[in-house]
Amino acid sequence: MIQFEQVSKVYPGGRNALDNVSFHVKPGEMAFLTGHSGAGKSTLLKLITAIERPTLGKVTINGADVGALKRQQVPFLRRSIGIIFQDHNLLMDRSVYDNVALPLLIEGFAEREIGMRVEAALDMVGLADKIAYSPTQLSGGEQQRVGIARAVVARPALLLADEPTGNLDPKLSMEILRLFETFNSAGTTVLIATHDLGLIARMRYRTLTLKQGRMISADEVAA
Ligand SMILES: Nc1ncnc2c1ncn2[C@@H]1O[C@H](COP(=O)(O)OP(=O)(O)OP(=O)(O)O)[C@@H](O)[C@H]1O
Repeated sequence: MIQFEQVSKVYPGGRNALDNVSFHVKPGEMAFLTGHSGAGKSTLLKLITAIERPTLGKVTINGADVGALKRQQVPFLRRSIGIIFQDHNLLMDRSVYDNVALPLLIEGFAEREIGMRVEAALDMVGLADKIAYSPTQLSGGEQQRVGIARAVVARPALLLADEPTGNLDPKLSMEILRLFETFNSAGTTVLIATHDLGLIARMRYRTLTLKQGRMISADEVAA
């Protein structure tokens, strides 16, 4: 699902943000991506979503060679990826419904189909009763779950999360991770970038570790 082959990324005027990185996340796998601030986690996620292109090496996502994609092909790649941000990037002047519906509106889905899918996604994250609320009326944990509903509403094959529990306490963080596990059990590939080593230690998933742009471990967790 995610394949990096000897990938390096050098930003203009910068040093190597990623240095000869190789790893493979298989379809249906759930894995963590970790490393200190500046280690290259965000850059790695940007290469997966074609926000950035590799300077050297090859990035293959869901069969597509990201470095070789034409501009007009990028939206097709992004359709297969759901992204969750630390600060959830919700539209605060729109309802929960509108926020979750957004990816489907962009896709041109019919209104009836949008309604059904938004309800199903909110149900999965336990917020069916908050559909008409404004995000401003929700707690931080609930806002994050709206962000997750929006990321999964188009049923992506791959779910990426960038510090999804950064602003949450340990109990809420665990709840969010349990949600990721639910989507993973249903077949979605999940990659979660996080600083939270405590959280990783409590879960038995593979951890990809970056240090100053190099992948220092990509081991399988022993069964
Ligand atoms: N657009 C850019 N232009 C130049 N250098 C950049 C750019 N984006 C990131 N970098 C540099 O690349 C390196 C890796 O940054 P990156 O944001 O990928 O790290 P990170 O592990 O996500 O850090 P954090 O956890 O703090 O978000 C850093 O040295 C950073 O300064």
